[in-house]
Amino acid sequence: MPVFPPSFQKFLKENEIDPAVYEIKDLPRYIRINPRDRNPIDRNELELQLGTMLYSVPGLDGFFRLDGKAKIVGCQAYKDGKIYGIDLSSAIAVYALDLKKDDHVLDLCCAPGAKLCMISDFLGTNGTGTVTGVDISKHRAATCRSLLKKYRIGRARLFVTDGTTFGVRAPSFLDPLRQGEGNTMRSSGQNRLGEGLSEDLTVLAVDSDNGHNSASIIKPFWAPKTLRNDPQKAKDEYLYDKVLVDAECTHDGSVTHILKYEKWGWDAFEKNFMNLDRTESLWDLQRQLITNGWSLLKPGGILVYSTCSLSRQQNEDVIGWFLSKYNHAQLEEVPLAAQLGTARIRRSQYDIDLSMTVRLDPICSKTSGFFVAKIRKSVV
Ligand SMILES: C[S@@+](CC[C@H](N)C(=O)[O-])C[C@H]1O[C@@H](n2cnc3c(N)ncnc32)[C@H](O)[C@@H]1O
Repeated sequence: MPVFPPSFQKFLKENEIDPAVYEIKDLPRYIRINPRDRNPIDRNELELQLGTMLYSVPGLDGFFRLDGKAKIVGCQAYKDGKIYGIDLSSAIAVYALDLKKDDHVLDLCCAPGAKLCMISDFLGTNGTGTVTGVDISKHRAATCRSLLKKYRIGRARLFVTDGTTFGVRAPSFLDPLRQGEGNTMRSSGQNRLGEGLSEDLTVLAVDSDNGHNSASIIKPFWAPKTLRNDPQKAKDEYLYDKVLVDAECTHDGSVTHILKYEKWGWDAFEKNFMNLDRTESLWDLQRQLITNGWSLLKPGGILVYSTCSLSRQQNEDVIGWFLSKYNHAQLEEVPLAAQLGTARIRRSQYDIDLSMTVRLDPICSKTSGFFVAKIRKSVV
């Protein structure tokens, strides 16, 4: 086992994290087939390219488990945008959103974008659903934009801004399509991605009769034409159907990431992750992100909160605090998690039953460390 710095040992102890999770080295990898690929690759050919067998994952179409040593990035199918890598734990978080083809989805910490791509896969190409990604980091959002282009994902827009204050509602621009009027998807909803680039964050003044007091719209960092020109109406009917808050965290559940610091040096790790100011502000940030995500969610909608941390404070305590504050928030079962094997949920500081939240880790579920809570906003 690596010799961790004292601050990390303390962190593991305080959060009841078994250091043995960092000893598991043979975790499988996972890929998803890009459903927008016009010439889908034959499974045998893909196995040949990856040099390993593919095993289907029950309940997740087009999702495969493969040997942990397989090199995904080097293979031609990856370079050609036919497949992408995503851990099963992340897929569980996306699956928990229970996506329907006409859903408008908000992904509040979206970059680099594996989950956003998968959300888009679930929305498919026949509906009017959209995904709105938000990230505070411009360079990470740029990576996300590259993924959107590579995998030919339309009906997705990106904003570079703070997810704790983001207030743009779901697009109304595709309303005529929802109502079966006017344009076909080809002429309006599925512009070629190249048309959509919009790099700056200029605020455009517009005349607004939509109840938006500020009479201004925020220009997305990236959007196809249809979504770029969305008037950003502020009525409640434009709240989002689903919200993913894949919150910024200490990343301690990402075993491969943590172990990289054996090479990079633990000093950098302590500075980046274990700085007390940073961890305390993280807990605040996570609470603010989930609160803002909740304010943008429709009654009846689903919010999924997830982190790649195994810490109690960033998981159970955030959800316990949240449920104690919002009466209309109800936990629901996270689908597919049961078939994996999950770790024990920690007792939060709040006296609330959290047994429907899920902890995945390398020992129990043979995935990266991950926490998922699925919360429904009840209709009052
Ligand atoms: C765990 S990563 C998200 C991973 C992403 N969902 C995916 O599947 O690739 C957390 C992200 O939150 C972003 N972030 C941090 N603070 C933020 C804030 N205040 N508002 C929005 N995004 C933030 C970080 O830049 C980082 O990209």
